[in-house]
Amino acid sequence: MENLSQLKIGFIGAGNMAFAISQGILKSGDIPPSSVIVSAPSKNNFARFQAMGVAVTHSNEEVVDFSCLVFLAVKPHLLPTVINGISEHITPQHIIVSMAAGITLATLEELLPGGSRVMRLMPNLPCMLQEGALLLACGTGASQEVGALLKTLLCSCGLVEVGPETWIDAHTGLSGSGVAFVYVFAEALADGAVKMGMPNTLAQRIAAQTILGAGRLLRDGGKHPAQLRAEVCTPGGTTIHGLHALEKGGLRAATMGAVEAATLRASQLGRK
Ligand SMILES: NC(=O)C1=CN([C@@H]2O[C@H](COP(=O)(O)OP(=O)(O)OC[C@H]3O[C@@H](n4cnc5c(N)ncnc54)[C@H](O)[C@@H]3O)[C@@H](O)[C@H]2O)C=CC1
Ligand SMILES: O=C(O)[C@@H]1CCC=N1
Repeated sequence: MENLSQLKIGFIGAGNMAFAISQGILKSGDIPPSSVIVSAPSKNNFARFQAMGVAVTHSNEEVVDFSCLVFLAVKPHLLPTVINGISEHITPQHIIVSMAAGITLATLEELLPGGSRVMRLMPNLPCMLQEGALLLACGTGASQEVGALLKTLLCSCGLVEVGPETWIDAHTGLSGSGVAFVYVFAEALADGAVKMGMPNTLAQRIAAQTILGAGRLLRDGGKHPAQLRAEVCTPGGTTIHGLHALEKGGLRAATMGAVEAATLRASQLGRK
């Protein structure tokens, strides 16, 4: 099995997610930048990879030839064309990891050479700060050992869970897309303070810190969110009045609906 420190890693697609994961991996210090390569048709996105010391190329085949572990980091609709272009270069030694929303392991296995070691990954943007939430699912050709290797590598990007593929679309709604839902909440939180007279930049900074602090306490404090919420609510106080306004606005239903809609869209993207 591949040794982490000697692993050669390639990204096909040089966009936001390839950048976030490569940053997370390189920050761990386990992988030198010289072991990483990234490809894209245009050089528009190359500068931030080059700044990390990562090699760049316009050739997807070159990425496959260089790497043992290949992340497919293009938009879902481009996957068939991209895989078609690299298929002849894929060997049984390669580990292919798709992060494309919706695209199933069955589709990937159909597109790739028979017996390929393939996995699905659903990451999110905070991988770049090593605070991502990632879910991995193994294809039929990927052994538990391969799953364990990937998990070890990706731990530098944040929380990594390995689970059945049936969870991936829900994880996409919860966390891949969920990051954007939190940003909308952050904007709205700050806008509320702006409405009440606070300068915008200060309100944005305080909203960000409020979400970070609440998130860390929730993740690390070992308490259920309902318990933490109760600890903030003084009877007859400010918080319960604010919460009443949130409930009247349907925040919970809207949030559940957002996760549901994103999950359903992911499974729709996966339908052929
Ligand atoms: N952005 C996010 O927060 C998340 C994205 N994803 C998934 O990650 C994948 C990539 O998404 P983003 O990074 O956001 O997209 P992006 O648009 O930022 O990056 C896509 C990259 O692919 C490149 N590309 C286009 N055609 C190509 C080709 N034929 N060969 C090689 N590269 C090509 C583009 O030049 C660009 O660099 C998608 O499948 C998406 O579903 C998953 C989780 C979160
Ligand atoms: O919006 C999308 O389709 C991608 C997948 C999860 C986050 N961004």
